[in-house]
Amino acid sequence: MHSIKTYSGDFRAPDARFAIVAGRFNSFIVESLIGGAVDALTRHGVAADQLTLVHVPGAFEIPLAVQRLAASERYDGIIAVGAVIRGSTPHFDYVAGECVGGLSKVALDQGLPVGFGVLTVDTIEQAIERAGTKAGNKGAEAALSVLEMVSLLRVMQA
Ligand SMILES: Nc1c(NC[C@H](O)[C@H](O)[C@H](O)CO)[nH]c(=O)[nH]c1=O
Ligand SMILES: CC(=O)[C@@H](O)COP(=O)(O)O
Repeated sequence: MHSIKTYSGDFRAPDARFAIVAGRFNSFIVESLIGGAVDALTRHGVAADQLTLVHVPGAFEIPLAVQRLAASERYDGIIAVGAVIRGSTPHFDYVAGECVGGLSKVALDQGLPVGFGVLTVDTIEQAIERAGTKAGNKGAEAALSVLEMVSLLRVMQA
C-alpha cells in the first residue's frame, strides 16, 4: 500500500474572520442567502464577532467590495451572495459574467478563499428554490466551502 501525502480541510477554522458581501438587488432572495451563510458558519462555531456583513447595490459591485476587503488582510475568507435573475435582454449575461469573473480574479490574485453564493437563475421560482427551500441554500453552501478552504489552506501551509 502506497502512503500518499494528503491535504484536506474540515469545517473548523478557529479565530478565522469572515466577511459576507451581499448585493441588495432582489433583496428578498438575498436576505435568505445571508441568513443561510450566517447560520452555516455559526453552526460550525463561528462567533458573531468573527463576522462582517457588507452590502453593495448589486452583483456587479460585489467583486470590488470583495477586493477591498481582501486587500485589507483582515479576513481569512469572504462569501459573496446575490441574486441575478434573467430578464428579457442580454443584461443578465453581463452582470453575472462580470460578477463571477471578478470574484475568481480576486480569489486568485489575493490567494483568499472566496465563496460564490450568487444565484444566476432564469426565474424567481428558481431563485426561491435555491434560497432556503427545495434546492437548498446557496449562501450556506458558499459559506461552508469557504470554511473548508480556510481550513485547507491552514493545513497546507503548516
Ligand atoms: N439585474 C440585476 C442586477 N443589476 C444591477 C447591477 O448589479 C448593478 O448594481 C447596476 O448595473 C449598477 O452598476 N444586480 C443583481 O444583483 N441582480 C440582478 O438581477
Ligand atoms: C439580470 C438582469 O440584468 C435583469 O434583471 C435585467 O432585466 P432586463 O434584461 O429585462 O432589463
